[in-house]
Amino acid sequence: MSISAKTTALIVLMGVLLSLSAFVVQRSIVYPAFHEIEVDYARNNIDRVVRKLDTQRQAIDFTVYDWSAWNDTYSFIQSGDPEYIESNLYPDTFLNFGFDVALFLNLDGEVVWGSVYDFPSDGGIVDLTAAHLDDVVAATAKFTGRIDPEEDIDDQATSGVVQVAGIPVLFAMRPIVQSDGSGPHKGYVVFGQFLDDELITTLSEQIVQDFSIEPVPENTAPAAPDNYSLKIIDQSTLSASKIYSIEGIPTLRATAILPRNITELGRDITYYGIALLILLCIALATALLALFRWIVVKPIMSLRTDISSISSAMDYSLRASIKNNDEIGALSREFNSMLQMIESNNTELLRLNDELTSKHQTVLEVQSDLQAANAELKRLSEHDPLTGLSNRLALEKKLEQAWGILCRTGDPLTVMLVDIDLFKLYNDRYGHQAGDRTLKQVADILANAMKRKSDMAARYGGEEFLLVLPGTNAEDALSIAASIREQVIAANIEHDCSAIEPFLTISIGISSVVPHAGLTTGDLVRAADKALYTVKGSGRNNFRYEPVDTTGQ
Ligand SMILES: Nc1nc2c(ncn2[C@@H]2O[C@H](COP(=O)(O)OP(=O)(O)OP(=O)(O)O)[C@@H](O)[C@H]2O)c(=O)[nH]1
Repeated sequence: MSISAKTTALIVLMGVLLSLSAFVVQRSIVYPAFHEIEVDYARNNIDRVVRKLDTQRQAIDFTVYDWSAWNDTYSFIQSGDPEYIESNLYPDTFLNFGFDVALFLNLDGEVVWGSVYDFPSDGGIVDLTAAHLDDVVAATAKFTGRIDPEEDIDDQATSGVVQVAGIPVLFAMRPIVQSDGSGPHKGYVVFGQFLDDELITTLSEQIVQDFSIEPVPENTAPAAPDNYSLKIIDQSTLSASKIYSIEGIPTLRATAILPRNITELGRDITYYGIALLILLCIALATALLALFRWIVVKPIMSLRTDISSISSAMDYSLRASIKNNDEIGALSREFNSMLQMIESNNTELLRLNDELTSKHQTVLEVQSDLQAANAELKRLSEHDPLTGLSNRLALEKKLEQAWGILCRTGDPLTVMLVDIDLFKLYNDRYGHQAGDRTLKQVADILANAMKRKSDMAARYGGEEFLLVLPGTNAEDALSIAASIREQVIAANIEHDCSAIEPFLTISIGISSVVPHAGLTTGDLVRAADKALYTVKGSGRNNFRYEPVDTTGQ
């Protein structure tokens, strides 16, 4: 796996791990934080709803306060004078003060005067007094017990919610006292509002928050300050509920349906954040890879190309290029140092090789000289120094060698003993040195007469020569002997004290045999010697053939 591939895998792995980490952090920290904000937001909103309901209750209570601490009301509750009602409590008064129920109760909780209206949104007035007055009186009269006349005038109040014809009525009640707040109180004033859909819609518009209400039984556990009920409806909405208590008594449950904008925002931020992070990782990985290729891979590939060129050319005088002053540059310098060392070693090796070659040449020359000397020694050991012909030692070897070969081939072996006639007289007449030159002259004639490579002319001793002719039969030998004799005569070497001719002559004894067991070279030479002896005895200057004596076998 290449460095690039490994680095790519590492960066991708890091990117994936980073994205996963970011995702986990987003899901476990950021997203819950948004959820917490949303919960706070929901609580604030449902708190606003409850506060709005309480504000509504307070508004009714303020109105009740005005009407209950008023001398006219104080007189009315005692006298029941209809003038008070006609002057003050016509339907528009209800509409202006924003309540639907008005009750004036005596100290026994019995209604002195009361009316119940409904004000639909089309501007009409529906008088519900006949239908619901008794219900309202029955529901509210029992609250008179909550009012303590001994309390300060400001605290002599109660309020609550009662159900009339299935509709909750928010009411406030105060005792009727004189305008200066003095008593004793003579009855109770009750004003109330239908918490119907129309009013709830109006309140919702005022606080810009839709909500609904439902009555709760009185024995419902009092709501703790943070007793909220939050319920996730679906991905985009949740419901927040809170019990609205009046004087510590649970009365209504207000519920608001809220959009989960914040959670959605958190989720979107999480997803967009992760997507952005992944894009950043990809961009960063791409940039890192490009940078890595530029800083690391490219110089390494360049160094590799240099190394490849140098090793294929085997030219260690070349150097890798150093492009950066970093670790790869240091590697290139180390490589160049190694090349320098190899080059130095090569130079030294070449010098040593030259020296070795020179010594080898010397050895070869010495060897050649030795071979020449050996050859010369061999030649000297096998040749006669005066005539240049083979000596007696070489002759013996030749005879034995030829005898062995011809024993197997069945061809004849011929020898000739050549002796210069009356050579003593020649020496005496012309001197020993002249005798030497003549010996050499005759030897040359004999050597030239040896036509085959296997023939040999040897100095047998003194002025006597032995010619060895393997494969030559007697007939051919006689012809050769005649030719040699004539050549010596033709040489016309003066020998004026010879009794034969006035020039030098020779005598030749010839013998030939097919070598075989029972005979030796000695037998053959002896036969030739016998022939020579016969020639010498019969006047010299001639040649003769003598067969080998095989009678002694
Ligand atoms: N100059 C010279 N003479 C040699 C050499 N070797 C032998 N001689 C002489 O050759 C002569 C041989 O003489 P002999 O054996 O008596 O025979 P010859 O005089 O040739 O008589 P025949 O052989 O019977 O014809 C001797 O005088 C030797 O000194 C040599 O190397 N150089």
